[in-house]
Parts: sequence; structure tokens; C-alpha cells
Amino acid sequence: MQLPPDHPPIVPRKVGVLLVNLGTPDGSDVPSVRRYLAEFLSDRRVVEIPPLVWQPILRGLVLTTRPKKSAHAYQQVWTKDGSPLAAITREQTATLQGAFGPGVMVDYAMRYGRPAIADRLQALKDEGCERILIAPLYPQYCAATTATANDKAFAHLATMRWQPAVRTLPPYHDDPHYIAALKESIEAGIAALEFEPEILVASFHGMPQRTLMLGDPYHCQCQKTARLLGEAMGRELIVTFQSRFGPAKWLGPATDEVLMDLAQKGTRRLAIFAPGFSADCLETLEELAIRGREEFTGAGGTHFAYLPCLNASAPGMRMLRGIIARELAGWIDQG
Ligand SMILES: C=CC1=C(C)c2cc3[nH]c(cc4nc(cc5[nH]c(cc1n2)c(C)c5CCC(=O)O)C(CCC(=O)O)=C4C)c(C)c3C=C
Ligand SMILES: [Fe+2]
Ligand SMILES: [Fe+2]
Repeated sequence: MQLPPDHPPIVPRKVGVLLVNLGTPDGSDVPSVRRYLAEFLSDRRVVEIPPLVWQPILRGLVLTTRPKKSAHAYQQVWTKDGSPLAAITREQTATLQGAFGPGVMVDYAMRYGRPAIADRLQALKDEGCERILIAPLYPQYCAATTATANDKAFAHLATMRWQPAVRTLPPYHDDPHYIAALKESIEAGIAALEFEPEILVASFHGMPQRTLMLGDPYHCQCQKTARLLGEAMGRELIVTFQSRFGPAKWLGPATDEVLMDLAQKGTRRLAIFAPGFSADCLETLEELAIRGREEFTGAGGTHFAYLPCLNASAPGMRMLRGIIARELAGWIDQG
């Protein structure tokens, strides 16, 4: 069929997958960290205080003190490929693209900082993706993570004349693929240690306690992940919540307090891991692997191990491929 000479170009139809993670600063210097924190902590899904009250506190207090402290923390985990979260997310994207082959276009974006969700969503559409799965990589649903990533994607869709059809990845906290991948990865991590841990700690990112009362399923989904994982491994796990922010009451028990308490009460050998993070990042590599070790050994522990997240490991990528392929049902050949 002959197209009119001024017809917009026609590109072949494709299916796209947009992996989304939280975001990270472009550099570990104080101005980069300040820019990132300003965007992150201005998100009303993250800090649920009216902006008229919160913005003066954020600008006058938080952004004048925290960036220096956080930049110091980022400097301890920064790699030649940049922030660990960014480097690992890139690797997950490339590995998943290899697993799906040319029938599916896999890309990634960050909720805060770069690459921006709007830019990558638009790029997928411009490449001909008329069907896109938006995949926030959070196993446990939380308004401050999953919902805000989806909000950002839908805000961009609202600007489009020709929208792609979209699906969003549901939480996968109790998915057998995820539990099996965690079991495989953690058991391999323990087998490689030079000591036998007496205690296993599963540390999840915390949230303000009131979000549980407001109906956010995050806390329950973390507990269920830990229960299923403990049952699969045939071992008891201690569940803790880390990374408290601000003066409000957060979900507990707090990871740092539990580490010190266990050591003070006589635990000597301990392994900790963070099943709620799909990629290692500041919160795992600095807060758990570095500071957690100091807290535990400072209180009398002798052997401490931090076991890495699923990242782009073989079990982690098999899991991601499995859950994403399922969500693409009817859009791709399931073969
Ligand atoms: C895995 C789920 C996460 C939840 C839930 C979450 C909630 C949440 N976080 C903050 C404040 C901060 N978080 C920071 C870093 C950070 N948080 C997550 C994940 C969750 N956050 C990740 C993956 C990262 C790491 C980013 C990286 O660059 O590696 C930070 C920034 C670092 C710092 O200054 O400590 C802050 C601040 C709040 C307030 C919140 C829920 C209300
Ligand atoms: Fe966080
Ligand atoms: Fe609960």
C-alpha cells in the first residue's frame, strides 16, 4: 500500500519491558547527592507531610546536613562503574534482554535521577513498543516505592497522543520463583562461608509505622516472604527493618538494635541478607555490610557475613525472566 508522502514513519510493532528501580545519585559528591535527595524526599508518596510544612524542613535542615553524611557513605561503596544500584540494574537489563532475545525490548529507568522513567518509556514507544510491561523491581508492594514508580509512568502516558497498552508487574513477595531464587542464593552464600552462622537475619527496608495502619501491605508482605523462605530453608529467620529516616516511629525491630542485642546476649556467628532489595545498593553495602558488621562485632560478635542480593546472579535472573514472562502472557510466545 502506498503511504501519502507526509505520513509519519511506521515502525514494526514490538513488546517492551521497562525495569524500574529507585534511583541513585549521578556521583558520590555532595552536590550530586543533594540533587538526588531533593527529588527523592520531595516525593509526596515518600514523605507524607503537607509540602507547606515539609519543604521548609527539607530545604532548611535536611538538605543542609544529610547530603554530606550520605555522600560519605556513597563514597565507601562507589565502584568504577558508578553507583552499585545503577551498575547492577544495567547488568540485569542486559542479561534479561539476552534471555528474551529480539522479540522483547528490555530497558530500565530510575524513579529519581537518571535514566528518567518518562524518557525510557517514550524511547520504547518510539522504537515501536505498542505493549509495555512496567516492572518496578520491588518484591514487596509499598506506596513509597511501587506506587510512585507506576505514578510516574502513568503521568508520562497522560502526555501521549498514542499510548502503548501497559501492564504493571505485581508484587512477587510470595512467588515460588522468588522464594526458590532466594533459597538457592542464600544457601550457596552460607555454604561458601568459613563459619556456620548460629543466626540468620532477614533485613527489610523500614517504613513509617503509620503506613501499616493506613493499609500499606508492605509489612505483611515482608513477613510472608520471610516465613516462606524460612520454611523453604528449614531454618528460623529473624526479621528486622533497617534505614530508619526521621523522628517518626518506624516498623521494627530495628536491624542495628537487633544486631547489637544478639551479640550482647551471646550470639557469636551471624549472617544477614536483604531479600527486599533486588539489587545491592547503599542500604545493603554500607548500612548492612559495613556498619552492621561494626555494630555486631563491636558488641561482642566474632563472625559476621553479609550475603548479597539476587542482583544479576543466575538464580536471580531465572526468577526475573520467569515472573516477567508470565506477565507478558498473550503478548509473547511463551516457549
Ligand atoms: C526496598 C524498598 C525501599 C523502601 C520501602 C524505601 C522507603 C524509604 N526510604 C526512605 C529514605 C531513603 N532511602 C534511601 C535509599 C534507598 N532506599 C531504597 C529502597 C527503599 N526505600 C534503596 C534501594 C535505596 C538506595 C539508593 C542507592 O543509591 O543506593 C535514602 C538515600 C540514602 C540516604 O541518605 O540514606 C533515603 C534518604 C524513606 C523516607 C522511605 C519511606 C518513607
Ligand atoms: Fe529508602
Ligand atoms: Fe503485618
